This record gives sequence, C-alpha cells and structure tokens, in this order.
Amino acid sequence: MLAIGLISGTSVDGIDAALVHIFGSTTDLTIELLAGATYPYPPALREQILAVCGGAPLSMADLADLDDAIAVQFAQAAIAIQQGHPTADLIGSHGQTVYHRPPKEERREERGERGEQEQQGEQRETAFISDPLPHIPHPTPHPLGYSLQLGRGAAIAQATGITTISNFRAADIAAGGQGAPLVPAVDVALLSHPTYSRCVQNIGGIGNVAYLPASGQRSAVSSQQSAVSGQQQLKTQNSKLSSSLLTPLPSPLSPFPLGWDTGPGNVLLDLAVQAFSNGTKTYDRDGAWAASGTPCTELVDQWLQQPFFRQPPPKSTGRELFGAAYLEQCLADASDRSLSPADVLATLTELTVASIAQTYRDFLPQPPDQVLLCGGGSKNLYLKERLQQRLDSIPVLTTDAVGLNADFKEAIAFAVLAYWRQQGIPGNLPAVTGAAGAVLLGEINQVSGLGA
Ligand SMILES: Nc1ncnc2c1ncn2[C@@H]1O[C@H](COP(=O)(O)OP(=O)(O)OP(=O)(O)O)[C@@H](O)[C@H]1O
Ligand SMILES: CC(=O)N[C@H]1[C@@H]2OC[C@@H](O2)[C@@H](O)[C@@H]1O[C@H](C)C(=O)O
Repeated sequence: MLAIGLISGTSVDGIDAALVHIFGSTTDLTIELLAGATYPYPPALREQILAVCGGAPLSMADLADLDDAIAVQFAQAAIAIQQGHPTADLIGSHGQTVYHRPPKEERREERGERGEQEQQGEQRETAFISDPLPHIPHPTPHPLGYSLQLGRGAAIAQATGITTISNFRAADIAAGGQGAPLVPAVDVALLSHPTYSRCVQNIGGIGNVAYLPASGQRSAVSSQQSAVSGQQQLKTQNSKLSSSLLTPLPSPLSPFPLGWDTGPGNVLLDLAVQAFSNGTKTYDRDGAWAASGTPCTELVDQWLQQPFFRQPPPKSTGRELFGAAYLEQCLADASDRSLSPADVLATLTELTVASIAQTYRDFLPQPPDQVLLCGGGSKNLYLKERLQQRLDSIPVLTTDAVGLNADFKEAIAFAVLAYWRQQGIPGNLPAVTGAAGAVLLGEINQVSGLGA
C-alpha cells in the first residue's frame, strides 16, 4: 500500500506530508519513507488560522471558506509529494486543529451540580408541554471532549482523486476519550524495542510522550545481538534500518504502553520570539537566543504550579491553555523580575524540559532506558541539552538515530492510521486516550463520480 500522511500541527508552520510504503498490519507492520516535505501555508492563511486558534470569532460563512482553503492546501501538498513517484492508493489527512477541548471531570461535576437545579427548573417550566423527551442517561462517563480539525477530507479526496481518511479524533472522543494523542499507537508498532523501554517524546507546538515498555519480543536484531551493549545494539539496529525500512514489534493495541500530552513544547517559545523580534522571527533557530540567557528557576517552579502539569493521564491540551494569554502572564512574571528576552526564552525552554522530566517522574512506572525525540523541538540544540541535563543518565536521542524520520513521524503516523482504518484495525490506545474502548479512527471519503 502506498499512502500519504498529511498534518499541520499546533505550530501552524505548514503542512507536513509523507509518502510511505506500508507493509503488514500491526505486529508485522513495516514502513518505508519515500518522500517527506513541509509545505508552508500562505502567510495570510496562517495568520487567519492562528487568529481562530486564539479564539477570534468566525462566522459560519468564514468557517466554511477557511475549511476549504485549508483543504486546498492539503490537496496541493498531497499532489506535490507524489511528484516523481507512483500515485498513492490512500491519503490520511489529520487536517488543521483549530480547537481542542478535552473531556474534563470537573466539567461533569460542575454540570452535575448545576444540572440538578436546572432540571428542577425545567420540570416546573415544561410541566405543560406534552411528550417531553424521555430522560436517557448519558452513555459515556462524562461530558465529551470536542476537537475540530479543518480541511475537509471529502474535498481533498475529490481534488486528488484519492480516497482520503480524515477526522481521526472524533470516534475516540465519542467513546469518551481525549481524542489525543493518537500517534503513540503507531510509535508502539514502529519503535518498541525488545530490551529497552523507551519514551518517544514529540516536541511540536505541544509536547506529547509515548512510553513503550521493552517488548521482550523478537526484533530487527537477533537475541545474540541483543546481548551486546546498548550503543552497539543501536548501531546494529541502525545499519539494519539504513534502508529506511523499519521492522516493528508488538501489537499497537497492547494495554501496556502509555502516553499523554506533556504540556507546551515550542508554542510559548515561538510566541515569545515573535514578540521580542517584532514579528521578524517565527522561532529561535537551534535555540541560540535562549542559550545566551539564563533560566530563572524560581519562575519555572512557579509556572509548574499550573494544574495541568500534575493532572494524571489521560490528558491532552492545546493552544487553548498554552497560548497567547498564558504567555502574557509569563511575560508579566518575567517583567516583575526584570528578565531580558534571552532570559525569558531560556526560562520558557526550561519550563518545557522541566515539565517533561516532572511528568516522567510522576506518571511513568519506571524511568525509560532511552528517550527518543521527534518534532521540530528535537532540532533545538539548547532545549535538547537542557533536557539531557534534567534526565541525567537517560540517553536523549532522536528517532532519526533508530531509523524513523523525526521531522515526518507525525505525517507517517497518519498514513498508518488511515491504512489501519481501511483494514478495519482500531487505531486508538484506550489506555492513552481514556476512551471506553478501541475504535476505528477516521471517516472514509471516497472519490465520487468514478465508474458512475
Ligand atoms: N532548527 C530549529 N531550532 C529550533 N527550533 C526549531 C527548529 N526547527 C523547528 N523548530 C521548532 O519546531 C516547531 C515546529 O515543530 P513541529 O512541526 O514538530 O510542530 P507541530 O507539528 O506543528 O506541533 P504538534 O506536534 O504540537 O502538533 C517550530 O515552530 C519551531 O519552534
Ligand atoms: C488536538 C491536537 O491536534 N492535538 C495534537 C497536539 O500536538 C501534539 C499534541 O497536541 C498531540 O496530542 C496532538 O497531536 C498528535 C499528532 C497526536 O495526536 O498524537
């Protein structure tokens, strides 16, 4: 199966596209990356998306236009990534998240309390209305989350002539889940190791982790090779993977792997860089600006008091919590301490790495043997160095080091999730998202008009 994965993440920096050959199904899944590219949004469209993500009001007519403007960009990315290659059989398109609201226990409680009062009032007011709807208890354990990804799949299918799976988060959310993170299921399939436990740490706009216990199963390396030192084994595995073929291990539906959103990745850093550079820079290349500053540890400790960081999984978040308003408070705190822009960037970097180290301490059954970074933050040398310092003796590598492209892993994952959808294989990990069960992810958009 030749599949395309498409995603634009919370950084809204452009559409990541991956063209992959996919073989096998779950325990025997292998992938080969044929092409990967990032196609930036036109600046005006990016600005509009960021404004909507920031809560700017939008009429229904403008929402429809935005949905299809994004679909056009995604379709163009799908067409471009195939150039020089055979036509793909399938597209998995995540789309652009513009709103994400996790299900919250507190909301249920709030509603429960208010609900009773409202119900009493309603009974009085509606006593004379005939045939009221019967009371049907909500089948899910709490009010559902809501997550909106724009760039409708039907339009992408029609524009490309390729069946497109989209709207991946809805079914998990309908089953009471967070709808995120979804990539850990693919991480399990592609990155589990027989003897090492691993954390796959994505550092995009938002960070998320997948904890992969040692699978204890056969792998790309033989049992004799498994007996050699970690470094040698990695090299053996790397040489096996140098063809960019990956031989993964256990079922992605195993209940043992864990995963959750860790908090801000680059989102606050990017917003701060834009503010400090008066819009001339969108991010801090290699973390060079932050590296010239000094982190304020008191502020990091203060910011870590934000309840999200200590909230137990399953949990997910987005720009709704860690966005412009959050940064504004951070900048006010920094201003009280007369921090320079470089110090602020160093302190925000420290918040990202400290929150990751803290969440591992709080919620992992044991420290991992390795941390594999992916996403744009894995290129931030200063951030990587600080994370290594915080995690002490746990080696911090990138997924590139074990043969899986760190820039396009999310796009690859949505190609795999689409493939699983077509094969009738559930794609969520209920232990990660909190859903009531494993469900098929995504809606299938066929190309209409063919053979009619
Ligand atoms: N060379 C680099 N040095 C420092 N930071 C970088 C570098 N390259 C990318 N980044 C950071 O990575 C960000 C983009 O990361 P990525 O594309 O993984 O995010 P995303 O996929 O949009 O987010 P998410 O995973 O939350 O959906 C940029 O906005 C920037 O902050
Ligand atoms: C709602 C949404 O788009 N969430 C993203 C975001 O970006 C990182 C983190 O927050 C993760 O939960 C998720 O993305 C990846 C692709 C996931 O679902 O695994």
